Amino acid sequence: MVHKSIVSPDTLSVEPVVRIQGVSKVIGSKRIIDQLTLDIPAGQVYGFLGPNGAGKTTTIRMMVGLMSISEGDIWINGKSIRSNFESAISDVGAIVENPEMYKFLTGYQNLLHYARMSPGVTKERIMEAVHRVGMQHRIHDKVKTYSLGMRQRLGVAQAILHRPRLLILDEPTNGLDPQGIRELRDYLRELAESEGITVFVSSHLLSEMELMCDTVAVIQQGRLVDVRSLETGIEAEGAIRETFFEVNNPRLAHELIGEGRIDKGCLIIAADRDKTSQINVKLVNTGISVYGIRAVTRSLEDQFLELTGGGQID
Ligand SMILES: Nc1ncnc2c1ncn2[C@@H]1O[C@H](COP(=O)(O)OP(=O)(O)OP(=O)(O)O)[C@@H](O)[C@H]1O
Repeated sequence: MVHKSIVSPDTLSVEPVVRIQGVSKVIGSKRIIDQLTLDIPAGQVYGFLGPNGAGKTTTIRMMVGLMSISEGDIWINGKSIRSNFESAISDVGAIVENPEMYKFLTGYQNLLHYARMSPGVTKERIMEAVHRVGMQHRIHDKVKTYSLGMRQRLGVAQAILHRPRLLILDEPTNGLDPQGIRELRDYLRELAESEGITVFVSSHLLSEMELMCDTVAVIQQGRLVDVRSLETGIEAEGAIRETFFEVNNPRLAHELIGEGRIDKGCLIIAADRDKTSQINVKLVNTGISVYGIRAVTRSLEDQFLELTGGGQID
């Protein structure tokens, strides 16, 4: 079971790796991004979730300087993309479009070629990056023999060669099978933990975000609609949780407790752990048989659908 809570962006960290402040993108008469404000704290795998056309790619393009910012600004490690671009971008590794690779060279030769353009990247660093993405066994094979997932790993290795503080991946799960998605999740986590890289990853699929991310920002029609932390195992503040009490006499139990609803032999009550325990004691002490207790937290998907008014998510 996955528990979630609603958190405000400014409670996440005092020193975000990325600060997006009042950013808008206007093309012609169209406001594609509207006053986007978001802090991305260090060390997280941070998700950027929204339906097709919500503005994820546009935001990412502005973050890496591929598109101008109409209003507001973006700071990477405190450095402004608008006024200090070279310095800001030096802390970023990104895969926005498909990474350029020479298919008839090996993965290693591709990295070596790229490293020549990045001052200070040694052969040791290349092999370190290769290990980080788990490509050490195939790195001397030609890229044309790689699966999509392997090409992507090579792209990530290339993007982190210069030890960026932030790695940005636009829809990295596109085209991957479930196994590939699990592997991506594992090595992104490893990167966040071992290199202290903050990973910013976009997707239009909730299920993938739930697997991969610590926090998810939800964007719709160019506007930020929510920021949520995804916590596992711990009951998060604000999570909506219902407890199902399977009892021999649901009607009597309902009268006794004085709240909740009855469905399929169960009394269902919005209750946290303490309240669940108290209700159980009360039921048992009154002679009601409790056959089972089950706590259910509403999924991010349910909550997301509510937020976006049942809008399209996939
Ligand atoms: N150069 C442009 N001129 C006009 N409209 C644009 C331009 N680039 C993007 N848009 C529009 O801006 C909106 C956001 O597009 P964007 O590609 O950022 O969305 P997205 O969330 O990345 O969606 P997807 O998952 O489909 O890529 C869309 O309605 C798109 O048609």
